Amino acid sequence: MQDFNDTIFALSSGGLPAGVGVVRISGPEALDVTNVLVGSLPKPRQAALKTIRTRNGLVIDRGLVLTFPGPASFTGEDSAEIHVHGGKAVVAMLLEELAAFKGCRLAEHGEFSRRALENGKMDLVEVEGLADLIAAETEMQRRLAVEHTAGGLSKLYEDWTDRLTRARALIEAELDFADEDDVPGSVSDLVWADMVKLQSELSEHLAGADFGEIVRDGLKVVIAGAPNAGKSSLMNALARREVAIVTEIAGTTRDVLHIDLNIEGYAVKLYDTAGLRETEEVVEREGIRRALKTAAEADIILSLAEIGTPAQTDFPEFDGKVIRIGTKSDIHPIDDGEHYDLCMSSSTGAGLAELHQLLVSDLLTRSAAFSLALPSRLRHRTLLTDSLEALGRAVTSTSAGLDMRAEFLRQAAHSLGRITGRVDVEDLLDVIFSEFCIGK
Ligand SMILES: Nc1nc2c(ncn2[C@@H]2O[C@H](COP(=O)(O)OP(=O)(O)OP(=O)(O)O)[C@@H](O)[C@H]2O)c(=O)[nH]1
Ligand SMILES: [K+]
Ligand SMILES: [Mg+2]
Repeated sequence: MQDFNDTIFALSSGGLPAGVGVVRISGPEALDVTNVLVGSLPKPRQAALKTIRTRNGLVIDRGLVLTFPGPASFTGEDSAEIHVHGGKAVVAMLLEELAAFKGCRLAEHGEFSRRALENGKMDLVEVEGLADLIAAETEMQRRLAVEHTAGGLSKLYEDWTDRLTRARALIEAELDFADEDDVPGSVSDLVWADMVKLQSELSEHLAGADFGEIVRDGLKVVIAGAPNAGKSSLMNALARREVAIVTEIAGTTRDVLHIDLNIEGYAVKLYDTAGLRETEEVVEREGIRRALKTAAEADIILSLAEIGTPAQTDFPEFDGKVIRIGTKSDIHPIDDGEHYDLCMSSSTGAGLAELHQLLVSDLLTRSAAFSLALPSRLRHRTLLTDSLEALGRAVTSTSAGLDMRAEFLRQAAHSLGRITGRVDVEDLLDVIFSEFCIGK
């Protein structure tokens, strides 16, 4: 566990050298330490140009200094920023000087955000959104992350938690008055009607988890098919570079190769795999095992076959969408569309635009039903599923006692509370913050 009495600091801007290097300081000593380095503090939240010196009076650099007295800061603690020129030696000297102050140390991964969480500045979903925002490479990843950091999802979960808590309170009140004859039964009816409604809202939301995970992690598209179908050639054509080895020898590809594509702002992960066939050759067999494992985890399989041969449509443990692609249309007459969804040639580029379009419309179809207030992590999915199950038990256990049903409602609220981190999440924090960079 980290020590919150420490004052932490880190270079929060990117790799050096750079135009500017922003060093962030947070904790009880942040303002004092900054004061020593820059002579006098500027007004809170106002930038001032200062000379930054070591305690021996040596000039480190000149730069902008800002202070954010707590709790009105990112972390909720007293914080400061020193903007120096982004030279390696400049930043190194400043960090070294900071480390020499008593109670000051370099921040760990995500420690600024962790303090913000501990001080109630952000909840867990917002913190995860922030990590995603920093990692976002495509427009849709950015939009999803912004939705999460801005509290869109948290608001939804908190409203639901409140509804569950209110329902429980009403039911418990009814339990307390159960002996008295004049309590109308209709309160309970209203509560359960609302819980049934909540059940369908929750399951609708949970149905968006698949798409949320696709937006965050990328649509997994796997190229599969017989040896020499032209899989690696297609991979190279889509990557516009020679990622995979292409030869006329059947069984060239063994390892699973992967590239990232950006299609209409969506992240797409494209995998090239070993050609599927019966073989005794040890290395090729392992390649095929990996190919089938990758295919099983795909969102979409591009099943390639040289025009004139059948495209495989069934893959073990895969029930997603298969697009049948006839290859080498430059040397074969194009099929009438019965055997393939699309014919193409990596040599001439024919059909590549149609393939791109097929992927675009697949993504648009998947996205059509959803706003971007989507669950996007396995953690969300698991807890939402738990919550929905408990709610289901509360709603359907009509023969159980009201106290039992109220307990199920409490469990449903508890699982939702774990998503935003309102309750009982100490065990999750190390995992969540380990994916952050230092300085955030
Ligand atoms: N004429 C023509 N030849 C192609 C085309 N695409 C691939 N080839 C040729 O087909 C052969 C096999 O291509 P690859 O891309 O290695 O096929 P693969 O499916 O990856 O093969 P394995 O990795 O061995 O399973 C090579 O000689 C390619 O040059 C195409 O569109 N037209
Ligand atoms: K080949
Ligand atoms: Mg290959």
